[in-house]
Amino acid sequence: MAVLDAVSAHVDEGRFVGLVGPNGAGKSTLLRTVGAVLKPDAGTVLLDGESVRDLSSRAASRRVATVPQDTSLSFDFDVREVVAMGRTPYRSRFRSNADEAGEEAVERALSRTETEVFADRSIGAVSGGERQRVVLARALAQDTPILLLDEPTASLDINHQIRTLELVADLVDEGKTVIAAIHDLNLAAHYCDDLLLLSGGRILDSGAPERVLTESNLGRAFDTRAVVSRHPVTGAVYVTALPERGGDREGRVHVIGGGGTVSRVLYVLSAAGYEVSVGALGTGDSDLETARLLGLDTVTVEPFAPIDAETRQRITERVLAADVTVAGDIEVGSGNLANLECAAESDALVVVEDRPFEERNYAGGDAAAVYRSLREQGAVVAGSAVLSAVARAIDSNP
Ligand SMILES: Nc1ncnc2c1ncn2[C@@H]1O[C@H](COP(=O)(O)OP(=O)(O)OP(=O)(O)O)[C@@H](O)[C@H]1O
Repeated sequence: MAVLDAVSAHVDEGRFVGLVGPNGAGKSTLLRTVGAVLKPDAGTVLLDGESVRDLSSRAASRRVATVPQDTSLSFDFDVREVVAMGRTPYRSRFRSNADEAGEEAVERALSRTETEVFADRSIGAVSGGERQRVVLARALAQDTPILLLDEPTASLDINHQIRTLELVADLVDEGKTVIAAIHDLNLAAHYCDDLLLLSGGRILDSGAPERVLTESNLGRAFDTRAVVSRHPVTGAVYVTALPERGGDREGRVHVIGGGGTVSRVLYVLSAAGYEVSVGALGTGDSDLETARLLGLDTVTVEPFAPIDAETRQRITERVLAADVTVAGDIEVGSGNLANLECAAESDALVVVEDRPFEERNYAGGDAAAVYRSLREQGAVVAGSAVLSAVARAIDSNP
């Protein structure tokens, strides 16, 4: 059985290319083929026009360094010695291995990977994540223009994931070419210049992260429903995998929210299978963005515009059509007055309160009075209990 088939790709010098794709897609096999560890049945890997298999292993090791997925080492050297093994392709068989440039390269690699603090410890006495950085240091000491990394952040904590990928990005800035298999699509999107999406041994798509990480490509490759948005802090493409809709819950729920107060509620209810509507929300509201990504029915208004009679009508229709209306942990001000009044038309109400009422942006006046009456009519629950509260409300109000 062919593990890879019809794979053709070109990587420009000085790029950081992420190999992404589901388990078993062939990412490691592709990296091992590029690194000449495996010989393809057909086809060639060219480095600067030269077939990698025509190079002596020493010459290949001066061009390409690899960090494998499995970094366990069966021998017991200290960390500095392991890193120094990266210098093997430069050692002469005839001279003693005193090699000043090599020693400098080893110390630099230890320092850049922040492994020098345990450089004198045995490799058997470092953690899995530390060992992964040691093996990266060994690859750096090899001083090659090309680096192949198979899951370089797999066993790293969140801090070292970022530090390692920042280091890799710096190496790329300095001129190295890097191909890395990375499972975390969001890290890959943030750090890589280009992505190659592999699935079933073939390249499904390649190019800039925003081109490759589309909802349709992710559906085809990973057989999952995912929404693609932009990360609010980094601006990079951001993928969120969703459980298959089709939780088996039946019923309609209308939600009033705003300012991100109900994003999680919308997600939980929608994933459970309910038909969810939400609004009115101002255009640009982060809850509206979530609703759009989840494909929900929304009522929108211009931000800060008063809710006119027609909008009020559209909210009321949804409240009346819903089995349950959920009021999120919203600010209770005049901007929400129409939403609160429409919610009050509901026969079954769930009111989410994570913050005490008094700690919210509570403007007093009519909105507060309507909100108080909602609380009296409805079940008051924490956001984490919204799903069971909705189910109970539907059961008791068939
Ligand atoms: N030595 C081998 N003999 C037979 N099949 C193999 C061998 N190595 C890998 N495979 C198979 O080839 C396919 C691709 O494996 P590969 O390790 O390249 O996937 P991957 O994309 O790196 O997966 P993961 O994300 O799980 O690391 C898998 O179905 C795997 O079972």
